[in-house]
Amino acid sequence: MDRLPIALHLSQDLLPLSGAGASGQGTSARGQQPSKVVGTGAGYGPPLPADGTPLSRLVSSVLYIPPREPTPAEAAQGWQPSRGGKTEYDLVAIPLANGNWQERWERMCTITASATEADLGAVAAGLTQQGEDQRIESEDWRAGGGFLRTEVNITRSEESGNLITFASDWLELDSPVEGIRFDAELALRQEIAYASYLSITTIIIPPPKLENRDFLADYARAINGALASSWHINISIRLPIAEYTAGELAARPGTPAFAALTGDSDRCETWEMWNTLRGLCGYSPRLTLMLDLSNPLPSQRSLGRWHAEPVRHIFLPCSSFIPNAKAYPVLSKSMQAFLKGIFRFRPTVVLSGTHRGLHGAGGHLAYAQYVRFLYRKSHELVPVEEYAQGYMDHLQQPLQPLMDNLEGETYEGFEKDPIKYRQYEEAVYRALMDRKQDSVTTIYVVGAGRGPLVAGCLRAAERAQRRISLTAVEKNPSAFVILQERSALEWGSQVKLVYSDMRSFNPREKADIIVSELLGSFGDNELSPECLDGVMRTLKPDGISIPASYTSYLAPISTSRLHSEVTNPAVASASTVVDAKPAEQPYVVMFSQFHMLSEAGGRIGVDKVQECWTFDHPRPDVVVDGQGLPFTNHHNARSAHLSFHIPRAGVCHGFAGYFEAVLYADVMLSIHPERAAGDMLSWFPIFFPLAEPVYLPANSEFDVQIWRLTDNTKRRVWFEWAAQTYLVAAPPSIGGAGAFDPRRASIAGTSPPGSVTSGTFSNHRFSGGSSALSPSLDAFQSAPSPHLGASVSAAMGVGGSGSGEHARMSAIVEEGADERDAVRIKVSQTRLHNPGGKTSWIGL
Ligand SMILES: C[S@@+](CC[C@H](N)C(=O)[O-])C[C@H]1O[C@@H](n2cnc3c(N)ncnc32)[C@H](O)[C@@H]1O
Repeated sequence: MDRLPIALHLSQDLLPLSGAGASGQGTSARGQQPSKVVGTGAGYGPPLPADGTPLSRLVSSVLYIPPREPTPAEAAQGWQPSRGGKTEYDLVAIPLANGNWQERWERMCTITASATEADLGAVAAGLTQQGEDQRIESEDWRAGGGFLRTEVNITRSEESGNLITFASDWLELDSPVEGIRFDAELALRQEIAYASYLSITTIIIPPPKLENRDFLADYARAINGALASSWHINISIRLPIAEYTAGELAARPGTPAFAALTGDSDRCETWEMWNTLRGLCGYSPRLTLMLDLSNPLPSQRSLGRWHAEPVRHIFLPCSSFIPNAKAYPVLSKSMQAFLKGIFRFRPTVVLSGTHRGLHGAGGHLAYAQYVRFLYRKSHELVPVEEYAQGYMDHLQQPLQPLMDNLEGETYEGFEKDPIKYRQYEEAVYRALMDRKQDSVTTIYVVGAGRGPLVAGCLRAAERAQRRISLTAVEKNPSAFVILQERSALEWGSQVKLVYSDMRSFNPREKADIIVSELLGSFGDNELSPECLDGVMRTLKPDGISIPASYTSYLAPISTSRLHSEVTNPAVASASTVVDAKPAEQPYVVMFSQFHMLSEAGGRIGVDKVQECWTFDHPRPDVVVDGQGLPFTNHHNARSAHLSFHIPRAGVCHGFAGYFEAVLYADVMLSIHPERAAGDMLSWFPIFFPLAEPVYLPANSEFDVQIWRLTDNTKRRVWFEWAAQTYLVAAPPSIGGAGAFDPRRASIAGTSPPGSVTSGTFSNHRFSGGSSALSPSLDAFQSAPSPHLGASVSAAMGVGGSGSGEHARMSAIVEEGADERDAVRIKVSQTRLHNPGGKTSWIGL
């Protein structure tokens, strides 16, 4: 387990006086005396005191315990010298610049912004010399001025190694005053340039203000410019996890009165600001979050969305701790649960105010010790998490075991799965038990790989006390060598080996049971349907296939990390970019930093994770030729039209796909997130990304279409996907609408799904046509998200393709008029991804 990085926040009053760096002037707030300057350092830069600068000495005193000789009294008791070592802290967090800088900036910049017109007129007319001097000073600075040495807390890069630095917290990039905004941006650029010069890698920036949200775009533009001004610096926005009104805070957090006032409301205002900001900054991977936990946590339900965000730092003031029975500082249950989730991403925790003595016991180190204790507790991983540690949020190309021959390492990975082979053995055992005791059962294991399912069949037969005739078929020549090895050393004549593609395997005898494992993360995406179609002619008419069926599932998710990975070219250096991974192909990925946006229920009572389609084997209805092979592959095309209930505002970056397989009777394999056994290692979920993130307002409905398509001539299978967002509102008073049938409501912008494939194969939550009402938003009665408080149109435009104007917004309205009366107003849609399988396909 890696050590959780913990930083101690030191406010300005705890820092050495500015300008004390190397000249020996001033004393530190902790009373350290300036050092004597010796030599000239390494010959570069200004001379360096032998025992470091006041700042570096202060940092050292926070991070290290010096070695110590025992006092005479201790020595008399036999104490050994202590060797010293690390403290609980790994880093120190300080402001980059100090009050002198703020004073000068205010003198230079706020004069022009806040002066009355008369003042400015007087200055312009040269009536006051002082005003004129200030104007010249400001213009000089705007032309490219920098810091004075007395304005910064850090003066040399030797000091910056263990530091997290805060940009000035008075920078108002979203000020309603235009002049202040522009000058604050110049100041920010100056701070970033200086931090960059000092080789500081991350700078923490004060957040936009809720009351200035009309200027959020100005703030975002300034941040985007700051990111572009340095190619390596990371910007972390210090964002409060929730904002409360003065009235709410007056009711005192933690009291029933406070709970009654705040209730279960979704405090998503600060997240909404973040979502706008990072959207306008193009999901830069260098833009991250410092979540400030100074305010009380909102309800558990609104916290999940932060798990999908790039939270790199947590700001945790001591005032957020509560005393336990022995007066030690601890955190509330809800805070513990939240941190436990966030600790998976190993953020740096910045503790603040530890010297204030807010808690009676434990001293100033008790806070860090407690955080470390929580981190250790949160790291008790289940086996699948342990195994997946190195793969978390790592995008992988899905395997193509039909077109490619798998590597030995890949087989080894499969074979570590503690659940899969146990389930297969159980399925074969149960199938054998259902057969006559004196019969000999012919079993073909097709796609045998290195033989774990063959071994499972042998064990099952022994357990069931049934005789079997077992054949293993494999087309990978290297895996076939291992099968021969196992046959020679373990199985002997019990197992016949056939080196063949199962689609051209021609045994003399037909099988009672065909066992295969050709399943992908989405069930059919490794072409199990096509392979099994090709081998079913070798199964007796009453024979069985293990698996008997498999079903694919989908859910919309938020995962800004994967979105930036898919859409942002990784910057290798200032002049080199690495190719972005396209957003038009599915990936296999163990999701870690993600959040599922859908919930069960809603207006039409849908599932959180929804079923797309199922494949059954064997399938008697397939039209086959003289050799028993299907004429075409069209019977394996599928389409699903799903409608998800989105209770809380969020931003969708794509879909998580899962599968569930019935092996035999009730013996299952499942990676369905609500039903999986949890320890299966063979399959991570699949991810269908969206090229553009889609903003989903609270209480919206998100319709998703996904297709599995096939093309006989090119012998390929591929997936296409698209989605639309709808607001749901009470019906207009015009009345007269017919009874609402979700299956009759139209999916705006897409052709009726029935025309894509036969209805028997499709899962259509909304299919068929219905008449559209007039495109008006009059029916829309409640603001779907708090952010809409400012302006409905602005929020709708964020992150999605909603139009900017409330009244004139082009919207497609669907009607309904039963007990779930509603009209659906379409507010955005994605493009069709991977049309014609142009970017990604699976070869037959
Ligand atoms: C996912 S692996 C499973 C291997 C093994 N059964 C196991 O469970 O560990 C699928 C195996 O099927 C083989 N395979 C895929 N398509 C095949 C085909 N058309 N004919 C024969 N073998 C095939 C692959 O080479 C691979 O060894």
